[in-house]
Amino acid sequence: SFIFHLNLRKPAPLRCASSLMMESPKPILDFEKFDDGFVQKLVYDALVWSSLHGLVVGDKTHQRSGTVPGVGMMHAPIALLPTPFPESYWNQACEVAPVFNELVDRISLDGKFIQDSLSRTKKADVFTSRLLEIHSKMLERNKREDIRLGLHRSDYMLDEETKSLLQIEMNTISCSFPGFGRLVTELHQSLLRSHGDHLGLDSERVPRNASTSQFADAMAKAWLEYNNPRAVVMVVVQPDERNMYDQHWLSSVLREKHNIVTIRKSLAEVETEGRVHEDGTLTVGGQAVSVVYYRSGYTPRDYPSESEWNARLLIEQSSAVKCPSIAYHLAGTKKIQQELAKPGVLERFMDNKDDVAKLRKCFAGLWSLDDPEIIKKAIEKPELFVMKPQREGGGNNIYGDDVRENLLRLQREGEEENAAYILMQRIFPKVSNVFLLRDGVYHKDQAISELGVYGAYLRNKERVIINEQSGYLMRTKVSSSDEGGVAAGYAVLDSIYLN
Ligand SMILES: Nc1ncnc2c1ncn2[C@@H]1O[C@H](COP(=O)(O)OP(=O)(O)O)[C@@H](O)[C@H]1O
Ligand SMILES: N[C@H](CCC(=O)N[C@@H](CS)C(=O)NCCC(=O)O)C(=O)O
Ligand SMILES: [Mg+2]
Repeated sequence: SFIFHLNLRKPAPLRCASSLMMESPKPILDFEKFDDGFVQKLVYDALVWSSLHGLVVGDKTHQRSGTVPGVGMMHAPIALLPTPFPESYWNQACEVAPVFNELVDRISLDGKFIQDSLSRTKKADVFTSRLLEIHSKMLERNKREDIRLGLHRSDYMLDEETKSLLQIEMNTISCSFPGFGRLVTELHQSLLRSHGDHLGLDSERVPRNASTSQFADAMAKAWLEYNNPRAVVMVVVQPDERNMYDQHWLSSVLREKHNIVTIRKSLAEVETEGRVHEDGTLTVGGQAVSVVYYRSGYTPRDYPSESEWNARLLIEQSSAVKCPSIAYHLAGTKKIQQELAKPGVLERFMDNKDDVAKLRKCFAGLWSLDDPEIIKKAIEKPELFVMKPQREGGGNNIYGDDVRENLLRLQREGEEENAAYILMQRIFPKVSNVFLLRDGVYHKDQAISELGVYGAYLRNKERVIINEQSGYLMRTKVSSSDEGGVAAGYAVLDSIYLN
Protein backbone atom coordinates (compact mmCIF):
# COMPACT_ATOMS: atom_id res chain seq x y z
CA SER A 1 0.00 0.00 0.00
CA PHE A 2 2.96 2.31 0.69
CA ILE A 3 4.06 1.98 -2.94
CA PHE A 4 0.44 2.44 -3.98
CA HIS A 5 0.20 5.77 -2.11
CA LEU A 6 3.52 6.97 -3.54
CA ASN A 7 2.11 6.26 -6.94
CA LEU A 8 -0.97 8.30 -6.19
CA ARG A 9 1.15 11.35 -5.40
CA LYS A 10 2.50 11.76 -8.92
CA PRO A 11 0.48 11.34 -12.14
CA ALA A 12 1.98 7.96 -12.97
CA PRO A 13 1.79 7.09 -16.67
CA LEU A 14 -1.01 4.56 -17.24
CA ARG A 15 1.51 1.90 -18.29
CA CYS A 16 3.27 2.21 -14.96
CA ALA A 17 0.05 2.11 -12.93
CA SER A 18 -1.28 -0.86 -14.86
CA SER A 19 2.06 -2.64 -14.61
CA LEU A 20 2.00 -1.85 -10.86
CA MET A 21 -1.50 -3.35 -10.72
CA MET A 22 -0.31 -6.49 -12.51
CA GLU A 23 2.62 -6.82 -10.10
CA SER A 24 2.31 -9.66 -7.59
CA PRO A 25 1.21 -8.38 -4.18
CA LYS A 26 3.83 -6.64 -2.00
CA PRO A 27 4.03 -8.16 1.48
CA ILE A 28 2.22 -5.75 3.80
CA LEU A 29 4.07 -7.22 6.73
CA ASP A 30 7.80 -6.75 7.00
CA PHE A 31 8.31 -9.54 9.54
CA GLU A 32 11.67 -8.22 10.68
CA LYS A 33 10.19 -4.80 11.53
CA PHE A 34 7.67 -6.10 14.06
CA ASP A 35 8.48 -6.80 17.65
CA ASP A 36 6.76 -9.72 19.30
CA GLY A 37 5.15 -7.43 21.89
CA PHE A 38 3.21 -5.61 19.19
CA VAL A 39 2.11 -8.85 17.53
CA GLN A 40 0.97 -10.25 20.88
CA LYS A 41 -1.21 -7.15 21.29
CA LEU A 42 -2.76 -7.69 17.88
CA VAL A 43 -3.31 -11.35 18.74
CA TYR A 44 -5.03 -10.49 22.02
CA ASP A 45 -7.34 -7.97 20.33
CA ALA A 46 -8.15 -10.46 17.55
CA LEU A 47 -9.02 -13.24 20.01
CA VAL A 48 -11.25 -10.97 22.09
CA TRP A 49 -12.97 -9.63 18.94
CA SER A 50 -13.57 -13.18 17.61
CA SER A 51 -15.02 -14.37 20.91
CA LEU A 52 -17.31 -11.33 21.25
CA HIS A 53 -18.57 -11.56 17.65
CA GLY A 54 -19.24 -15.29 17.32
CA LEU A 55 -16.29 -16.04 15.07
CA VAL A 56 -16.13 -19.40 16.81
CA VAL A 57 -16.08 -23.10 15.98
CA GLY A 58 -16.59 -26.26 18.01
CA ASP A 59 -13.46 -27.39 19.84
CA LYS A 60 -12.97 -30.99 18.70
CA THR A 61 -11.44 -31.92 22.07
CA HIS A 62 -14.91 -31.21 23.55
CA GLN A 63 -17.14 -34.08 22.43
CA ARG A 64 -20.45 -32.16 22.81
CA SER A 65 -19.16 -29.15 20.84
CA GLY A 66 -20.62 -30.50 17.59
CA THR A 67 -24.14 -30.96 18.94
CA VAL A 68 -24.77 -28.60 21.87
CA PRO A 69 -24.52 -24.86 21.05
CA GLY A 70 -22.47 -22.75 23.47
CA VAL A 71 -20.47 -25.76 24.64
CA GLY A 72 -16.77 -26.24 23.81
CA MET A 73 -16.34 -23.18 21.58
CA MET A 74 -12.99 -22.10 20.23
CA HIS A 75 -12.11 -19.05 18.13
CA ALA A 76 -12.06 -19.92 14.42
CA PRO A 77 -8.60 -20.39 12.87
CA ILE A 78 -7.75 -16.98 11.38
CA ALA A 79 -5.01 -14.97 9.74
CA LEU A 80 -4.02 -12.09 12.02
CA LEU A 81 -4.05 -9.52 9.21
CA PRO A 82 -5.47 -9.42 5.67
CA THR A 83 -3.40 -10.83 2.78
CA PRO A 84 -2.40 -8.52 -0.08
CA PHE A 85 -4.35 -9.06 -3.30
CA PRO A 86 -4.08 -7.01 -6.51
CA GLU A 87 -7.20 -4.95 -7.14
CA SER A 88 -7.35 -5.86 -10.85
CA TYR A 89 -7.74 -9.59 -10.06
CA TRP A 90 -10.25 -8.82 -7.30
CA ASN A 91 -12.36 -6.91 -9.84
CA GLN A 92 -12.05 -9.77 -12.33
CA ALA A 93 -13.21 -12.34 -9.74
CA CYS A 94 -16.20 -10.18 -8.76
CA GLU A 95 -17.17 -9.46 -12.36
CA VAL A 96 -17.27 -13.11 -13.42
CA ALA A 97 -19.42 -14.26 -10.45
CA PRO A 98 -22.84 -13.57 -12.07
CA VAL A 99 -21.62 -15.25 -15.27
CA PHE A 100 -20.75 -18.43 -13.38
CA ASN A 101 -24.16 -18.24 -11.64
CA GLU A 102 -25.89 -18.13 -15.02
CA LEU A 103 -23.70 -20.95 -16.39
CA VAL A 104 -24.66 -23.27 -13.50
CA ASP A 105 -28.35 -22.54 -14.13
CA ARG A 106 -28.05 -23.26 -17.87
CA ILE A 107 -26.16 -26.51 -17.24
CA SER A 108 -28.83 -27.58 -14.73
CA LEU A 109 -31.46 -27.39 -17.48
CA ASP A 110 -29.49 -29.67 -19.80
CA GLY A 111 -30.17 -33.08 -18.27
CA LYS A 112 -28.63 -34.87 -21.22
CA PHE A 113 -25.31 -32.98 -20.87
CA ILE A 114 -25.17 -33.85 -17.16
CA GLN A 115 -25.99 -37.53 -17.70
CA ASP A 116 -23.68 -37.88 -20.73
CA SER A 117 -20.75 -36.04 -19.11
CA LEU A 118 -20.97 -38.23 -16.01
CA SER A 119 -21.99 -41.49 -17.72
CA ARG A 120 -18.54 -43.08 -17.37
CA THR A 121 -17.95 -41.61 -13.92
CA LYS A 122 -21.21 -43.33 -12.97
CA LYS A 123 -19.57 -46.72 -13.60
CA ALA A 124 -16.40 -45.81 -11.69
CA ASP A 125 -17.69 -43.90 -8.67
CA VAL A 126 -20.61 -45.17 -6.58
CA PHE A 127 -21.32 -41.84 -4.85
CA THR A 128 -21.65 -39.95 -8.14
CA SER A 129 -23.80 -42.78 -9.54
CA ARG A 130 -26.23 -42.47 -6.61
CA LEU A 131 -26.59 -38.74 -7.25
CA LEU A 132 -27.09 -39.41 -10.97
CA GLU A 133 -29.76 -42.00 -10.16
CA ILE A 134 -31.79 -39.35 -8.32
CA HIS A 135 -31.21 -36.93 -11.20
CA SER A 136 -32.41 -39.45 -13.82
CA LYS A 137 -35.52 -40.23 -11.72
CA MET A 138 -36.34 -36.51 -11.84
CA LEU A 139 -35.79 -36.46 -15.61
CA GLU A 140 -38.11 -39.47 -16.03
CA ARG A 141 -40.80 -37.62 -14.07
CA ASN A 142 -40.14 -34.50 -16.10
CA LYS A 143 -39.74 -32.75 -12.70
CA ARG A 144 -39.41 -29.00 -13.11
CA GLU A 145 -37.77 -26.64 -10.64
CA ASP A 146 -39.49 -23.33 -11.41
CA ILE A 147 -37.92 -21.57 -8.42
CA ARG A 148 -34.13 -22.11 -8.46
CA LEU A 149 -31.80 -20.88 -5.71
CA GLY A 150 -28.01 -21.16 -6.10
CA LEU A 151 -25.67 -20.12 -3.26
CA HIS A 152 -22.25 -20.77 -4.77
CA ARG A 153 -18.60 -20.09 -4.09
CA SER A 154 -16.06 -19.96 -6.89
CA ASP A 155 -12.52 -20.49 -5.58
CA TYR A 156 -9.42 -19.02 -7.27
CA MET A 157 -5.67 -18.92 -6.92
CA LEU A 158 -3.44 -16.27 -8.46
CA ASP A 159 -0.89 -18.19 -10.51
CA GLU A 160 2.48 -16.49 -10.01
CA GLU A 161 3.95 -18.09 -13.14
CA THR A 162 1.34 -16.90 -15.63
CA LYS A 163 0.10 -13.89 -13.58
CA SER A 164 -3.45 -15.13 -14.10
CA LEU A 165 -6.42 -15.68 -11.84
CA LEU A 166 -7.30 -19.37 -12.19
CA GLN A 167 -10.41 -21.12 -10.86
CA ILE A 168 -9.70 -24.00 -8.48
CA GLU A 169 -13.33 -25.16 -8.44
CA MET A 170 -16.92 -24.02 -8.41
CA ASN A 171 -18.80 -25.11 -5.30
CA THR A 172 -22.56 -25.39 -5.77
CA ILE A 173 -23.43 -27.23 -2.53
CA SER A 174 -22.84 -26.50 1.19
CA CYS A 175 -20.47 -23.59 0.58
CA SER A 176 -18.87 -22.97 3.96
CA PHE A 177 -18.28 -19.66 5.65
CA PRO A 178 -20.81 -17.16 4.31
CA GLY A 179 -21.15 -16.28 8.00
CA PHE A 180 -17.44 -16.14 8.77
CA GLY A 181 -16.23 -14.56 5.53
CA ARG A 182 -17.98 -11.34 6.52
CA LEU A 183 -16.80 -11.61 10.14
CA VAL A 184 -13.11 -12.00 9.29
CA THR A 185 -13.37 -8.93 7.05
CA GLU A 186 -14.89 -6.98 9.93
CA LEU A 187 -12.21 -8.28 12.31
CA HIS A 188 -9.40 -7.14 10.00
CA GLN A 189 -11.06 -3.76 9.40
CA SER A 190 -11.37 -3.33 13.16
CA LEU A 191 -7.71 -4.26 13.79
CA LEU A 192 -6.54 -1.86 11.07
CA ARG A 193 -8.67 0.94 12.49
CA SER A 194 -6.98 0.45 15.87
CA HIS A 195 -3.46 -0.33 14.72
CA GLY A 196 -3.39 0.82 11.09
CA ASP A 197 -1.11 3.79 11.73
CA HIS A 198 1.51 1.65 13.37
CA LEU A 199 1.17 -0.82 10.49
CA GLY A 200 1.01 1.83 7.77
CA LEU A 201 -2.16 0.17 6.50
CA ASP A 202 -5.54 1.65 5.60
CA SER A 203 -8.66 -0.27 6.69
CA GLU A 204 -10.45 1.08 3.61
CA ARG A 205 -8.30 -1.25 1.48
CA VAL A 206 -10.11 -4.28 2.97
CA PRO A 207 -13.17 -4.58 0.69
CA ARG A 208 -16.59 -4.59 2.36
CA ASN A 209 -18.01 -8.11 2.64
CA ALA A 210 -21.77 -8.66 3.07
CA SER A 211 -21.69 -12.43 2.46
CA THR A 212 -23.96 -13.29 5.41
CA SER A 213 -26.79 -10.88 4.64
CA GLN A 214 -26.60 -11.43 0.88
CA PHE A 215 -26.94 -15.20 1.26
CA ALA A 216 -29.67 -14.85 3.91
CA ASP A 217 -31.54 -12.27 1.79
CA ALA A 218 -31.46 -14.62 -1.21
CA MET A 219 -32.92 -17.42 0.92
CA ALA A 220 -35.58 -15.02 2.23
CA LYS A 221 -36.54 -14.05 -1.32
CA ALA A 222 -36.77 -17.72 -2.27
CA TRP A 223 -39.03 -18.24 0.75
CA LEU A 224 -41.21 -15.36 -0.52
CA GLU A 225 -41.37 -16.81 -4.03
CA TYR A 226 -42.58 -20.12 -2.59
CA ASN A 227 -45.40 -18.09 -1.10
CA ASN A 228 -46.44 -20.12 1.94
CA PRO A 229 -46.23 -17.79 4.99
CA ARG A 230 -46.37 -20.72 7.41
CA ALA A 231 -43.47 -22.55 5.77
CA VAL A 232 -39.98 -22.77 7.31
CA VAL A 233 -36.47 -22.92 5.86
CA MET A 234 -34.84 -26.27 6.60
CA VAL A 235 -31.05 -26.48 6.99
CA VAL A 236 -29.88 -30.05 6.32
CA VAL A 237 -26.99 -30.56 8.71
CA GLN A 238 -24.48 -33.21 9.68
CA PRO A 239 -25.26 -34.91 13.03
CA ASP A 240 -21.98 -33.60 14.42
CA GLU A 241 -21.09 -30.11 13.17
CA ARG A 242 -18.07 -28.14 14.37
CA ASN A 243 -18.98 -25.27 12.05
CA MET A 244 -22.54 -24.73 13.32
CA TYR A 245 -22.04 -21.03 14.18
CA ASP A 246 -21.21 -20.15 10.58
CA GLN A 247 -24.54 -21.79 9.72
CA HIS A 248 -26.40 -20.15 12.61
CA TRP A 249 -25.37 -16.69 11.37
CA LEU A 250 -27.58 -17.23 8.32
CA SER A 251 -30.48 -18.51 10.45
CA SER A 252 -30.08 -15.54 12.76
CA VAL A 253 -30.35 -13.02 9.89
CA LEU A 254 -33.37 -14.92 8.52
CA ARG A 255 -35.08 -14.66 11.89
CA GLU A 256 -34.00 -11.13 12.95
CA LYS A 257 -34.26 -9.41 9.58
CA HIS A 258 -36.90 -11.46 7.76
CA ASN A 259 -38.88 -13.08 10.58
CA ILE A 260 -38.39 -16.48 8.90
CA VAL A 261 -38.04 -19.63 11.02
CA THR A 262 -35.35 -22.16 10.19
CA ILE A 263 -35.23 -25.75 11.40
CA ARG A 264 -32.10 -27.93 11.47
CA LYS A 265 -32.49 -31.58 10.48
CA SER A 266 -30.05 -34.35 9.55
CA LEU A 267 -30.84 -36.46 6.47
CA ALA A 268 -31.74 -39.34 8.82
CA GLU A 269 -34.27 -37.12 10.62
CA VAL A 270 -35.77 -36.04 7.29
CA GLU A 271 -36.23 -39.69 6.40
CA THR A 272 -38.18 -40.40 9.59
CA GLU A 273 -40.10 -37.12 9.92
CA GLY A 274 -40.47 -36.05 6.30
CA ARG A 275 -43.42 -36.49 3.94
CA VAL A 276 -44.26 -35.26 0.46
CA HIS A 277 -47.99 -34.52 0.12
CA GLU A 278 -50.25 -34.79 -2.93
CA ASP A 279 -49.61 -31.16 -3.93
CA GLY A 280 -45.84 -31.66 -3.62
CA THR A 281 -45.51 -29.89 -0.29
CA LEU A 282 -42.66 -31.22 1.88
CA THR A 283 -43.47 -31.37 5.58
CA VAL A 284 -40.90 -32.37 8.21
CA GLY A 285 -42.21 -33.01 11.69
CA GLY A 286 -45.52 -31.65 10.43
CA GLN A 287 -44.03 -28.31 9.35
CA ALA A 288 -44.22 -27.20 5.72
CA VAL A 289 -40.77 -26.53 4.23
CA SER A 290 -40.34 -23.86 1.53
CA VAL A 291 -36.53 -23.88 1.14
CA VAL A 292 -34.10 -26.76 1.76
CA TYR A 293 -30.56 -25.44 2.33
CA TYR A 294 -27.97 -28.23 2.30
CA ARG A 295 -25.00 -28.01 4.61
CA SER A 296 -24.64 -31.77 4.36
CA GLY A 297 -25.15 -34.32 1.57
CA TYR A 298 -22.03 -33.44 -0.44
CA THR A 299 -19.84 -36.40 0.62
CA PRO A 300 -20.36 -40.19 0.89
CA ARG A 301 -19.87 -39.81 4.66
CA ASP A 302 -23.22 -38.02 4.75
CA TYR A 303 -24.96 -41.19 3.49
CA PRO A 304 -24.04 -43.91 6.03
CA SER A 305 -27.21 -45.88 5.18
CA GLU A 306 -30.07 -46.07 2.68
CA SER A 307 -32.09 -43.79 4.96
CA GLU A 308 -30.06 -40.75 3.97
CA TRP A 309 -30.45 -41.55 0.26
CA ASN A 310 -34.21 -41.95 0.77
CA ALA A 311 -34.27 -38.53 2.43
CA ARG A 312 -32.34 -36.93 -0.45
CA LEU A 313 -34.81 -38.44 -2.95
CA LEU A 314 -37.82 -37.39 -0.87
CA ILE A 315 -36.63 -33.76 -0.76
CA GLU A 316 -35.87 -33.78 -4.49
CA GLN A 317 -39.37 -35.04 -5.31
CA SER A 318 -41.01 -32.21 -3.36
CA SER A 319 -41.96 -28.74 -4.53
CA ALA A 320 -39.63 -27.15 -1.96
CA VAL A 321 -36.87 -24.90 -3.32
CA LYS A 322 -33.72 -27.02 -3.12
CA CYS A 323 -30.41 -25.23 -2.55
CA PRO A 324 -28.96 -26.95 -4.45
CA SER A 325 -31.26 -29.03 -6.59
CA ILE A 326 -29.72 -32.35 -7.68
CA ALA A 327 -29.00 -30.74 -11.06
CA TYR A 328 -27.22 -27.76 -9.45
CA HIS A 329 -25.29 -30.19 -7.24
CA LEU A 330 -24.12 -32.24 -10.25
CA ALA A 331 -23.31 -29.08 -12.24
CA GLY A 332 -20.66 -28.34 -9.59
CA THR A 333 -18.81 -31.66 -9.85
CA LYS A 334 -15.16 -31.67 -10.88
CA LYS A 335 -15.91 -33.88 -13.87
CA ILE A 336 -18.34 -31.29 -15.23
CA GLN A 337 -15.70 -28.60 -14.51
CA GLN A 338 -13.29 -30.56 -16.70
CA GLU A 339 -15.90 -31.10 -19.45
CA LEU A 340 -16.60 -27.35 -19.56
CA ALA A 341 -12.94 -26.72 -20.35
CA LYS A 342 -13.21 -28.65 -23.62
CA PRO A 343 -13.34 -26.48 -26.77
CA GLY A 344 -16.84 -25.39 -27.75
CA VAL A 345 -18.61 -26.66 -24.64
CA LEU A 346 -19.16 -23.25 -23.00
CA GLU A 347 -20.68 -22.04 -26.27
CA ARG A 348 -23.33 -24.74 -25.80
CA PHE A 349 -24.63 -22.83 -22.77
CA MET A 350 -23.63 -19.19 -23.14
CA ASP A 351 -24.42 -17.16 -26.25
CA ASN A 352 -22.66 -13.96 -25.16
CA LYS A 353 -19.10 -14.07 -26.55
CA ASP A 354 -17.72 -11.73 -23.87
CA ASP A 355 -19.16 -13.93 -21.12
CA VAL A 356 -17.61 -17.04 -22.66
CA ALA A 357 -14.26 -15.23 -22.82
CA LYS A 358 -14.53 -14.14 -19.16
CA LEU A 359 -15.20 -17.73 -18.08
CA ARG A 360 -12.51 -19.30 -20.24
CA LYS A 361 -9.94 -16.73 -19.07
CA CYS A 362 -9.98 -18.22 -15.59
CA PHE A 363 -9.88 -21.90 -16.57
CA ALA A 364 -6.72 -23.73 -15.53
CA GLY A 365 -5.64 -26.76 -17.57
CA LEU A 366 -8.23 -29.49 -17.02
CA TRP A 367 -8.12 -32.97 -18.56
CA SER A 368 -9.77 -36.38 -18.36
CA LEU A 369 -7.47 -39.39 -18.02
CA ASP A 370 -8.29 -40.44 -21.60
CA ASP A 371 -5.66 -38.14 -23.04
CA PRO A 372 -2.44 -40.23 -23.49
CA GLU A 373 -0.34 -37.14 -24.10
CA ILE A 374 -1.35 -35.61 -20.79
CA ILE A 375 -0.97 -38.91 -18.93
CA LYS A 376 2.56 -39.24 -20.30
CA LYS A 377 3.40 -35.67 -19.22
CA ALA A 378 1.83 -36.15 -15.78
CA ILE A 379 3.86 -39.32 -15.26
CA GLU A 380 7.02 -37.42 -16.24
CA LYS A 381 6.24 -34.28 -14.20
CA PRO A 382 3.59 -35.18 -11.58
CA GLU A 383 4.44 -32.08 -9.54
CA LEU A 384 2.79 -29.95 -12.24
CA PHE A 385 -0.60 -31.63 -11.79
CA VAL A 386 -3.33 -32.30 -9.24
CA MET A 387 -5.39 -35.48 -9.62
CA LYS A 388 -8.92 -35.16 -8.27
CA PRO A 389 -11.66 -37.69 -7.48
CA GLN A 390 -15.32 -36.60 -7.60
CA ARG A 391 -15.34 -35.48 -3.98
CA GLU A 392 -16.01 -32.29 -1.99
CA GLY A 393 -15.02 -31.19 1.48
CA GLY A 394 -11.22 -31.14 1.31
CA GLY A 395 -8.52 -33.75 1.83
CA ASN A 396 -9.30 -35.86 -1.27
CA ASN A 397 -6.79 -34.73 -3.89
CA ILE A 398 -3.66 -36.49 -5.14
CA TYR A 399 -0.36 -34.58 -5.52
CA GLY A 400 3.24 -35.07 -6.58
CA ASP A 401 4.61 -38.63 -6.82
CA ASP A 402 1.23 -40.04 -5.76
CA VAL A 403 -0.10 -38.70 -9.06
CA ARG A 404 2.44 -40.79 -10.95
CA GLU A 405 1.79 -43.85 -8.75
CA ASN A 406 -1.95 -43.62 -9.29
CA LEU A 407 -1.68 -43.06 -13.04
CA LEU A 408 0.61 -46.09 -13.41
CA ARG A 409 -1.72 -48.14 -11.22
CA LEU A 410 -4.72 -47.19 -13.37
CA GLN A 411 -2.80 -48.13 -16.52
CA ARG A 412 -2.09 -51.53 -15.03
CA GLU A 413 -5.65 -52.03 -13.79
CA GLY A 414 -7.36 -51.05 -17.03
CA GLU A 415 -9.12 -47.81 -17.97
CA GLU A 416 -12.41 -48.49 -16.15
CA GLU A 417 -11.55 -46.39 -13.07
CA ASN A 418 -10.12 -43.51 -15.16
CA ALA A 419 -13.47 -41.72 -15.25
CA ALA A 420 -13.48 -41.38 -11.46
CA TYR A 421 -10.74 -38.74 -11.71
CA ILE A 422 -9.76 -35.56 -13.50
CA LEU A 423 -6.29 -34.07 -13.95
CA MET A 424 -5.72 -30.38 -13.34
CA GLN A 425 -2.82 -28.02 -13.90
CA ARG A 426 -1.22 -27.32 -10.53
CA ILE A 427 -1.38 -23.61 -9.70
CA PHE A 428 1.51 -21.97 -7.86
CA PRO A 429 0.45 -18.81 -6.07
CA LYS A 430 2.93 -16.30 -4.66
CA VAL A 431 4.06 -17.08 -1.14
CA SER A 432 3.53 -14.34 1.44
CA ASN A 433 4.35 -13.86 5.11
CA VAL A 434 1.42 -14.37 7.45
CA PHE A 435 0.65 -14.72 11.14
CA LEU A 436 -1.69 -17.71 11.54
CA LEU A 437 -3.74 -17.85 14.72
CA ARG A 438 -4.98 -21.24 16.02
CA ASP A 439 -5.89 -22.35 19.56
CA GLY A 440 -4.90 -18.93 20.89
CA VAL A 441 -1.35 -19.23 19.59
CA TYR A 442 0.18 -17.41 16.58
CA HIS A 443 2.67 -18.84 14.12
CA LYS A 444 4.69 -16.83 11.65
CA ASP A 445 4.76 -18.73 8.37
CA GLN A 446 5.06 -18.64 4.61
CA ALA A 447 1.61 -19.13 3.16
CA ILE A 448 -0.43 -19.19 -0.04
CA SER A 449 -4.03 -18.09 -0.38
CA GLU A 450 -7.21 -18.99 -2.20
CA LEU A 451 -9.91 -16.40 -2.86
CA GLY A 452 -13.48 -17.67 -2.76
CA VAL A 453 -16.12 -15.39 -4.27
CA TYR A 454 -19.72 -16.10 -3.25
CA GLY A 455 -22.46 -15.88 -5.85
CA ALA A 456 -26.23 -15.84 -5.26
CA TYR A 457 -28.74 -16.70 -7.97
CA LEU A 458 -32.54 -16.80 -7.64
CA ARG A 459 -34.92 -17.38 -10.50
CA ASN A 460 -38.62 -18.10 -10.82
CA LYS A 461 -39.43 -19.48 -14.28
CA GLU A 462 -38.23 -16.74 -16.67
CA ARG A 463 -37.74 -14.09 -14.00
CA VAL A 464 -34.15 -13.74 -12.71
CA ILE A 465 -34.69 -12.19 -9.26
CA ILE A 466 -31.09 -12.24 -8.02
CA ASN A 467 -27.83 -12.75 -9.90
CA GLU A 468 -24.96 -11.20 -7.96
CA GLN A 469 -21.54 -11.52 -6.43
CA SER A 470 -22.37 -11.85 -2.74
CA GLY A 471 -19.21 -11.38 -0.71
CA TYR A 472 -15.98 -13.33 -0.40
CA LEU A 473 -13.83 -15.62 1.70
CA MET A 474 -10.04 -15.70 1.63
CA ARG A 475 -8.45 -18.91 2.87
CA THR A 476 -4.75 -18.99 3.65
CA LYS A 477 -2.65 -22.08 4.30
CA VAL A 478 1.03 -22.79 4.92
CA SER A 479 2.74 -23.05 1.51
CA SER A 480 4.18 -26.45 2.44
CA SER A 481 0.69 -27.96 2.53
CA ASP A 482 -0.67 -29.47 -0.70
CA GLU A 483 -4.24 -29.72 0.54
CA GLY A 484 -6.34 -26.78 1.62
CA GLY A 485 -9.52 -26.36 3.57
CA VAL A 486 -10.32 -24.83 6.92
CA ALA A 487 -12.69 -27.57 8.10
CA ALA A 488 -10.10 -30.07 6.88
CA GLY A 489 -7.65 -28.34 9.21
CA TYR A 490 -5.10 -27.01 6.68
CA ALA A 491 -6.19 -23.40 6.13
CA VAL A 492 -7.24 -20.39 8.16
CA LEU A 493 -9.91 -17.78 7.47
CA ASP A 494 -8.54 -14.59 6.01
CA SER A 495 -9.55 -11.43 4.12
CA ILE A 496 -7.82 -9.35 1.46
CA TYR A 497 -5.92 -6.07 1.38
CA LEU A 498 -6.19 -4.48 -2.05
CA ASN A 499 -2.93 -3.16 -3.41
N1 LIG B 1 -5.05 -26.91 -9.40
C1 LIG B 1 -4.65 -26.72 -8.14
N2 LIG B 1 -3.44 -26.17 -7.88
C2 LIG B 1 -3.02 -25.97 -6.60
N3 LIG B 1 -3.73 -26.33 -5.50
C3 LIG B 1 -4.93 -26.91 -5.71
C4 LIG B 1 -5.46 -27.13 -7.02
N4 LIG B 1 -6.68 -27.71 -6.89
C5 LIG B 1 -6.92 -27.84 -5.58
N5 LIG B 1 -5.87 -27.37 -4.85
C6 LIG B 1 -5.78 -27.33 -3.38
O1 LIG B 1 -6.58 -28.39 -2.85
C7 LIG B 1 -7.65 -27.88 -2.07
C8 LIG B 1 -8.89 -28.72 -2.30
O2 LIG B 1 -9.12 -28.80 -3.69
P1 LIG B 1 -10.61 -28.57 -4.24
O3 LIG B 1 -10.60 -28.80 -5.71
O4 LIG B 1 -11.09 -27.23 -3.75
O5 LIG B 1 -11.38 -29.78 -3.54
P2 LIG B 1 -12.56 -29.72 -2.45
O6 LIG B 1 -13.81 -29.79 -3.23
O7 LIG B 1 -12.29 -30.91 -1.62
O8 LIG B 1 -12.42 -28.40 -1.70
C9 LIG B 1 -7.82 -26.44 -2.55
O9 LIG B 1 -8.40 -25.66 -1.50
C10 LIG B 1 -6.37 -26.04 -2.83
O10 LIG B 1 -5.71 -25.70 -1.62
N1 LIG C 1 -19.25 -28.59 7.92
C1 LIG C 1 -19.72 -28.22 6.62
C2 LIG C 1 -18.56 -28.25 5.62
C3 LIG C 1 -19.11 -28.10 4.25
C4 LIG C 1 -17.98 -28.13 3.24
O1 LIG C 1 -16.97 -28.85 3.41
N2 LIG C 1 -18.15 -27.33 2.20
C5 LIG C 1 -17.16 -27.27 1.13
C6 LIG C 1 -17.82 -27.20 -0.21
S1 LIG C 1 -18.74 -28.69 -0.46
C7 LIG C 1 -16.37 -26.00 1.38
O2 LIG C 1 -16.91 -24.91 1.30
N3 LIG C 1 -15.10 -26.21 1.72
C8 LIG C 1 -14.25 -25.11 1.95
C9 LIG C 1 -14.35 -24.68 3.36
C10 LIG C 1 -13.11 -25.14 4.11
O3 LIG C 1 -12.02 -24.70 3.71
O4 LIG C 1 -13.28 -25.92 5.04
C11 LIG C 1 -20.33 -26.81 6.69
O5 LIG C 1 -19.59 -25.87 6.98
O6 LIG C 1 -21.52 -26.69 6.40
MG1 LIG D 1 -12.53 -26.64 -2.51
